[in-house]
Amino acid sequence: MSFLAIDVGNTRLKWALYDEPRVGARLLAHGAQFLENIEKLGEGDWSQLPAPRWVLGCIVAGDAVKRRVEEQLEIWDVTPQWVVSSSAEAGLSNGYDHPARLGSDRWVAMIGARQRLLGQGRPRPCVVVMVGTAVTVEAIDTDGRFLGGIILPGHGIMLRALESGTAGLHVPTGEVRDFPTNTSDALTSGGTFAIAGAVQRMWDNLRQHCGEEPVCYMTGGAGWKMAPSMSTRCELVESLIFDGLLEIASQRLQPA
Ligand SMILES: Nc1ncnc2c1ncn2[C@@H]1O[C@H](COP(=O)(O)OP(=O)(O)O)[C@@H](O)[C@H]1O
Ligand SMILES: CC(C)(COP(=O)(O)O)[C@@H](O)C(=O)NCCC(=O)O
Ligand SMILES: [K+]
Repeated sequence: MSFLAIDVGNTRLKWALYDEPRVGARLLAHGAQFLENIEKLGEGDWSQLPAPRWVLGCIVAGDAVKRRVEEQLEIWDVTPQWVVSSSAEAGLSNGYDHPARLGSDRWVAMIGARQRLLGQGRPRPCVVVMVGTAVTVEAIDTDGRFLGGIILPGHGIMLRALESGTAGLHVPTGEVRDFPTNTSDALTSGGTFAIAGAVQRMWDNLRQHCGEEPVCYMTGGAGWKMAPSMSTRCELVESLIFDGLLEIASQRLQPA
């Protein structure tokens, strides 16, 4: 039973087709499309695929985008299911004041992270970093309780905010430097250090809270850009959201 996993963020739709809806399934095909190009999926990338039997996704991009995605999915005889963050799922409990208001991408990535962590040995505290349009940094304790997390602007939003709020900051992308000596490097390094510093702070908070060094996983379209500049040891796992969607699918398939 083939399984299509979809992750719709504020910049891009990412998708992955698996041969089965279970952890460890074989990846048959995958891709990404900017939101402005969603209309190309049905007659483009997706037209080549075998019809999925089950479509499960997370979406934070709003209802108009959701309708456009669902329109493309009409090439197949399948109704997509969208994950809603809940108070508990797949071994994770949700400490958010209003669990359903937590971005479903954050929830699904944490489920993927928790599963990966348990697969690697004994339970430990875990920090989950997602570097997309926005950046999120989540804290999960040893027992699998999501304690809370932070949201900050991603690289692009930080730069655009500075460009629009000043007269002299319209410059090309620079390099990350310890001690930047030009405007381009100062901006690029500033954004990178803001994210790395936020992760360090959350890692410290969680270590303090749990009395043990957390594991840190990082994902998202711009994760690879951040990886060389992290001050905490962080494993880059591109597939964290898809891993989470597979885990949720596996668990939902099991008879109660
Ligand atoms: N090939 C790429 N095309 C566009 N953006 C990319 C690419 N690789 C990395 N990025 C960066 O990743 C960010 C988007 O990541 P993504 O995880 O798709 O975000 P979202 O989940 O919010 O849609 C962009 O802001 C951009 O900085
Ligand atoms: C924080 C987010 C904007 C991140 O979106 P992304 O960068 O993945 O496009 C998204 O998860 C969201 O809209 N969350 C809802 C609010 C919350 O999680 O508290
Ligand atoms: K995302």
